[in-house]
Amino acid sequence: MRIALFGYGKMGQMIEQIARNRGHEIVAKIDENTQDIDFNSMDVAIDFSMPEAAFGNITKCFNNNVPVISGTTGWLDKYEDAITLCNDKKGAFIYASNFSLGVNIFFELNNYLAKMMQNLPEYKVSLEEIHHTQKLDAPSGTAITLAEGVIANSNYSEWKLDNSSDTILPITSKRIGKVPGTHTVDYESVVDRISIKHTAHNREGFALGAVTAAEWIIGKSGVFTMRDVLNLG
Ligand SMILES: NC(=O)c1ccc[n+]([C@@H]2O[C@H](COP(=O)([O-])OP(=O)(O)OC[C@H]3O[C@@H](n4cnc5c(N)ncnc54)[C@H](O)[C@@H]3O)[C@@H](O)[C@H]2O)c1
Ligand SMILES: O=C(O)C1=N[C@H](C(=O)O)CCC1
Repeated sequence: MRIALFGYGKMGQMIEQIARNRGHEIVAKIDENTQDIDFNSMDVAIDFSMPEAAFGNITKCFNNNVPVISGTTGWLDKYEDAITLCNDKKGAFIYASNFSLGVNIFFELNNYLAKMMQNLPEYKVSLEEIHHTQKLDAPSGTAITLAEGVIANSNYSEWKLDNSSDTILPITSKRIGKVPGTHTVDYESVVDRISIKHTAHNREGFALGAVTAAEWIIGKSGVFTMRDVLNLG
């Protein structure tokens, strides 16, 4: 495949490494200073840019009939607009807050545990995410996906940063050193604590998942998720 990278930072550079190892060609490395983009040169675009840039990058891809994989987080207020535009343009699109296989299995585990715990109000739920000090958004997109999974299977109605109540699910965000991404979901009672945790050791899992999604989307039309790519039902 001929891959265009929208964003050539930590993730863009890791994706380049994984993609080349899988025999793909990187035909463009696009950043905020790029003026001219040859959309005819690419088979697929992979966007790991910045919250304020993602929707514009995705829109350009739809308008130029290029399938797009977006891993950028912090722009979900525009996600429904992206879906509408993709469908209007008969495009192909996958967004994932986290593309790693391990985290997508963790998402399923989180939903399963939430369902088991939904009639046990003695357990209070909280989420913690830890990332490197260069991360711009908080909470992480992964933590938001985890929170949405708990909310869908419990009496919690919303999530908030550092705020809790019987209906507000608290998320704590920590920024430490070069941490690639650690996510913990805690169920705490006066008797005990049940915790599930995912620890990323590096960015390879994120990048491999994004390249796998790019390979999967070729020839398809529509809006998909990593559950479709990983065939998680
Ligand atoms: N979904 C996942 O699996 C996953 C994994 C890791 C990171 N992320 C997300 O990916 C994004 C990027 O993470 P990162 O660690 O690579 O950040 P980074 O800061 O290292 O890289 C971002 C790059 O985007 C570039 N950029 C800025 N404006 C741009 C524009 N308009 N068009 C194209 N590029 C532009 C910057 O020059 C920078 O090099 C963040 O939102 C992060 O949360 C997602
Ligand atoms: O390094 C980052 O930034 C990450 N962002 C994603 C998120 O916001 O969940 C995925 C984990 C790493």
